[in-house]
Amino acid sequence: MTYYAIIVAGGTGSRMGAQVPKQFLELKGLPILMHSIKAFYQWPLVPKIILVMHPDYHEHWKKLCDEHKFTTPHTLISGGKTRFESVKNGLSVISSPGIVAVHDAVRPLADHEFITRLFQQAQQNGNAIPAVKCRDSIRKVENGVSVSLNREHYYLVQTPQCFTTELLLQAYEQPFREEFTDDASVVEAMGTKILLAEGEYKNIKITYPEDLIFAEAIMRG
Ligand SMILES: Nc1ccn([C@@H]2O[C@H](COP(=O)(O)OP(=O)(O)OP(=O)(O)O)[C@@H](O)[C@H]2O)c(=O)n1
Ligand SMILES: C[C@](O)(CO)[C@H](O)COP(=O)(O)O
Repeated sequence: MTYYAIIVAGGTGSRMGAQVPKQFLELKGLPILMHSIKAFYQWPLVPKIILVMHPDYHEHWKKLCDEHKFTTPHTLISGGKTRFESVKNGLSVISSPGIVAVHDAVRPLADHEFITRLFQQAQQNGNAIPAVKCRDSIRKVENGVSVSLNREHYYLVQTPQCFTTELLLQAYEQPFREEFTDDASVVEAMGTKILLAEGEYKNIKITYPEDLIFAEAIMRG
C-alpha cells in the first residue's frame, strides 16, 4: 500500500493580491507551502509527496528551499490553468495502488494526526472528505429574496480529501466542468457516494489577507 499526497500550489492567489502567490508568503518565518508539506511528511504514515506548481515559480521554490534548508523529499510537477488541471498533472506520476490525499498548499494548519485519520478512513471506505458543520445561521438568496435554511443540512468542505488511487485516477479521466471546485465533486460526478469525515475548524484556507492574521493567532495557540 503506497500513500501519496498531492499538494496543489499552482494558483495565483488573486484574492490575496500579494506580490507573489499566497503559498509563498511567510507564516511564522516559513513559507505557507512548507508548513503544509511538513505536516504530511511525518512518521509513521509517510506519503510520497507530489508538489504541483506553475513552472514560472520552480526556480523561486528551489531558492526558497535552499534559504530555509528545506529538505523534505518531494517530486515537483507543473501546475495547470485550473485546480482540476493541476491535480490531474499531479496524478500523472502515481504508479502504485494505494491512497492519495489532495491538499491545498494554502491550508497550513492541518496536522499529521488529522491527516493520518483521513488516510485511514479512505483506506477503509474508499474516500474521506473532511467537513465542518456551518456555525452561523444560513440564508439562501434568490431573485432578491432571502430565505432561512436549516444549517444542520450544510457543511463546509476542506482538504486533504483522500481517495483510493484507483477511484481518483478514474474520476480525473472526466472532462473538466465548472462545478468541479474540489476533488469530491469530481469523484461524485462518476456516481460515487462521498463520505464526509470530521474536519477541523482550525484548518482554514488562506484566501484573503486577514486569513494570515487568523492563522498566526491559531498557531500561537
Ligand atoms: N490552477 C490552479 C489553481 C489553484 N491551485 C491551488 O488550489 C488551492 C486552492 O485554490 P485557491 O485558494 O482558490 O487558490 P488560488 O487559485 O491561488 O487563489 P485565487 O482564487 O484567489 O486566485 C491552492 O493551493 C492553489 O494554489 C492550483 O494548484 N492550480
Ligand atoms: C478545495 C477547497 O479548498 C475545498 O474547500 C475549495 O473548494 C477551493 O475553492 P476556491 O474557491 O478555489 O478557493
